[in-house]
Amino acid sequence: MPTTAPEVHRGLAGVVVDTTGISTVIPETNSLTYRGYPVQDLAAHRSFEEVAYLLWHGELPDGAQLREFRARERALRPLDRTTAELLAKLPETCHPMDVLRTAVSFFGAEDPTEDDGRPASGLAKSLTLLAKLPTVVAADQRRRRGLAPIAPDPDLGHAENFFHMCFGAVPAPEVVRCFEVSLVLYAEHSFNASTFTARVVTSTLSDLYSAVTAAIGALKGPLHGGANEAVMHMLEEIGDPARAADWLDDALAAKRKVMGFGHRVYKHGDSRVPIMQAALDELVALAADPGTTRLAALHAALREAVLDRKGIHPNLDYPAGLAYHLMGFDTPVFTPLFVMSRVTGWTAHITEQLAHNALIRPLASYDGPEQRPVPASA
Ligand SMILES: CC(=O)SCCNC(=O)CCNC(=O)[C@H](O)C(C)(C)COP(=O)(O)OP(=O)(O)OC[C@H]1O[C@@H](n2cnc3c(N)ncnc32)[C@H](O)[C@@H]1OP(=O)(O)O
Ligand SMILES: O=C([O-])CC(=O)C(=O)O
Repeated sequence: MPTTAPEVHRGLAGVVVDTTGISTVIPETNSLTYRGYPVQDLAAHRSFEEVAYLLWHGELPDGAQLREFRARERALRPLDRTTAELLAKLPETCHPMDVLRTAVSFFGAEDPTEDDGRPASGLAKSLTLLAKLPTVVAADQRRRRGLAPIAPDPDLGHAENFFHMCFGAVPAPEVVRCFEVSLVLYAEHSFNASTFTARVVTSTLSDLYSAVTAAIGALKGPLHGGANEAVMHMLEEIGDPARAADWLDDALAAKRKVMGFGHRVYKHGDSRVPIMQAALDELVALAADPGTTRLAALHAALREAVLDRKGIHPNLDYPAGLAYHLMGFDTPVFTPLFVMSRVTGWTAHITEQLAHNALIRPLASYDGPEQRPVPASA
């Protein structure tokens, strides 16, 4: 019996699958709010810890709440010996995102309350991840450089402590601030692919660590978070500002995607880019060396060329990728830096999904072979 083929929404483009009270992206006005607050105001005036609290609790913390939150985060930073030894045994050929994914999976295996879906225990687990993931990322980068890990310093704020664990020193306040701005901007972005992944896993009533492990897998891909790393590889491949336009023409002719450009939701520019670009410009001015000036010129030349040839704007990964390079991080660590921030958004969504859960299970339009008899085996 002939039936009308259902409308297919490949990639779920334009499909509204649920409500959320955590953040909203309004492409028409180029705005993004977390719990109602414009992200540019949060980036300018609030710390990443305050933004994490806002995403999880729905309101910014008062002084006492922030002091308590900070104290808890600082106490949770160290890794236990078993975790540290397990991570140190992973092959150095694996990507730092694989290390992070394994770490979260292992935290889940170690946590006896893993299957407890209560919001309070979800928040405790979320804070544990917020506190411990930077320790994992820093130790992994140092191991790959042949260096011993540096223990977290409870006297330092979240961003400062991360630099301390990576490099044994805290850089100029402008550098720390630029990093903190990137953490605030990366924290949350509605139903992006990795957050949606976390919500799909949660919708089966699976545990928080499983959802975050899956989300890390989704973020790793170069069409999503992996693009910040890919931006740096691309800039290195181009090498010279004078080559940007010709490189782009060749890349487009070969149907390559230009990393750090385009967006599923924003078609006229990513609301976060001007803030991140301004922070990046400060880093460039601070460095004031010919190598940095040249990289910044190449970055600007490619941005102009992409806009000119394709009318496509950069997304957050474009300025963030170069900023992370200038801060001294190794390129494969860029997407783990994104995870350190986005874990706040993922876990806020996990809590929200559990509060109004419906199993996420879409339909598909079948286009395989007609029903046929199974042939006798040979
Ligand atoms: C934090 C984040 O996750 S932001 C996203 C990070 N990802 C990237 O930077 C990777 C590069 N960008 C892309 O691949 C895409 O822009 C995506 C995946 C982010 C969004 O893609 P979609 O919404 O599915 O748009 P789609 O890929 O269909 O692009 C529409 C058109 O613009 C073109 N286009 C979009 N982005 C790019 C790009 N970066 N380079 C070249 N062309 C592009 C497509 O080729 C397509 O052209 P066509 O209509 O002639 O075929
Ligand atoms: O929203 C998206 O599709 C991707 C993105 O920018 C993000 O996750 O920050």
